[in-house]
Amino acid sequence: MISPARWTAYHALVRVAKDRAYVNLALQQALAKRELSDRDKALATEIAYGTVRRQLTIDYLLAPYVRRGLAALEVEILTILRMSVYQLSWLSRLPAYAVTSDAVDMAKRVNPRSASFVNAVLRSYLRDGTDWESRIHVRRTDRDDIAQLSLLHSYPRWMVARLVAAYGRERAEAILAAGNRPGATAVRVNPLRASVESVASALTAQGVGEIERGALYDGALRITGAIDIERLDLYHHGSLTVQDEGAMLIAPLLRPEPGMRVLDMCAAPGGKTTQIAELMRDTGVIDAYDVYISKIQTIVDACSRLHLTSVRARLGDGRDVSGNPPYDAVLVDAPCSGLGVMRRRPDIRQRRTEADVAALTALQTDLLRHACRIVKPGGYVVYATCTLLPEENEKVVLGVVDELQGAVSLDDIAHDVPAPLAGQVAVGLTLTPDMFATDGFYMARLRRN
Ligand SMILES: C[S@@+](CC[C@H](N)C(=O)[O-])C[C@H]1O[C@@H](n2cnc3c(N)ncnc32)[C@H](O)[C@@H]1O
Repeated sequence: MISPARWTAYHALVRVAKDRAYVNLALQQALAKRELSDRDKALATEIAYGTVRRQLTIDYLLAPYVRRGLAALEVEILTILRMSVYQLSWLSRLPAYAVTSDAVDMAKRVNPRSASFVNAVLRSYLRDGTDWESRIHVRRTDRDDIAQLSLLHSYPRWMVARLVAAYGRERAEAILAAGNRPGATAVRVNPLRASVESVASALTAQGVGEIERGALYDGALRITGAIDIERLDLYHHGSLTVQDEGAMLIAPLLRPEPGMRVLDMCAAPGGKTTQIAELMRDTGVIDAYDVYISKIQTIVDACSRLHLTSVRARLGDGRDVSGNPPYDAVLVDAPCSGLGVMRRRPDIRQRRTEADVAALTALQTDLLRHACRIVKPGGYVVYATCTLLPEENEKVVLGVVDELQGAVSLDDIAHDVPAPLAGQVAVGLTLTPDMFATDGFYMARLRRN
């Protein structure tokens, strides 16, 4: 019998490869169709995420064993080979015979004529040794440095080149390596419903693994170990929100005060909207816009779970929001290339192209420019992304400040970020995943003159 964990991972991975599905959603759907033990769920997740994360390196390792080229293979067969190589080379605790025999059985189900091919490829691969790093070292001597980093850490060449250009080789490599380490789960405690201490002890009582206070945000807890937060009563009662700790640093930059009128221009699924509402003690008004109708419900659901009533979820393009009357503060949490969140969204490596960056930069600039026009004099506009490219971050901010000719100024946020980060503030702050094991974010604040 094929292991349920492998079969589930296979179904998710085929959808990612064939339909360009997001790996987190494809996996969620694949898991929902089957009754898996917690252990099998964890293994299915590890295989699905790991195979997507390491695809570039896996394909390099597989290529010599497939004479007609990987592109000529059926997607289903290529998927079986990729996930098997991932297990053989990265999850060495799994017995190789179980990996190969499940691979052959999966191939028999998918296309019986391919079973002997899958068997032959994996046997040859095993015969040559499964230590992937030494194989890469043997074959990589003729490659340039960017290509080597790309292969070693499994990121497309253009991403590596841009990160090296922005951060230098050493720091870029630390960022790439950090992006391959799956992140701990972080939760933000809802101060209107619970205290950090009460949530920490309730989580401990549930036996959910190791819990520690956040390193950067007072209301944060980090949980190590596999845990399905959405199954907990604490979650349903609105005591907490799952959110990366780095993301929690952005909403406070608005300096939210009770009674303010705030615009969140790009709000779904509402992680920062709800944090603003909590910081304003659920008074005043937050207009939470998103351009996709399918996403508006996520904001509504988050608010209702957290018992927040000050948020108005609105369908619309942030560039068209009326500033009459002007807002006290505006958050532009702009759509971006996502290079900061690849720990949790490994498919960004395959999904994003270099051409996306230019299109995103134009949209980000339009959103930020409009935000600056509809905030009141003296009001703050916070600009944030979850990417690490200066083109989408500092350059957008400086471009808008320059274009608006004195109407807005860059504001110093050194006193509004956690002390260990104050020294890192320049044109805003870039928090990279290698610094505090958070996702990567950029944040900056402008003030309307
Ligand atoms: C980075 S996400 C926002 C995350 C959200 N602020 C949070 O903390 O949960 C960017 C969002 O912008 C939305 N978006 C994209 N283009 C937009 C536009 N022109 N106007 C408003 N929202 C837009 C996307 O649908 C996406 O939900």
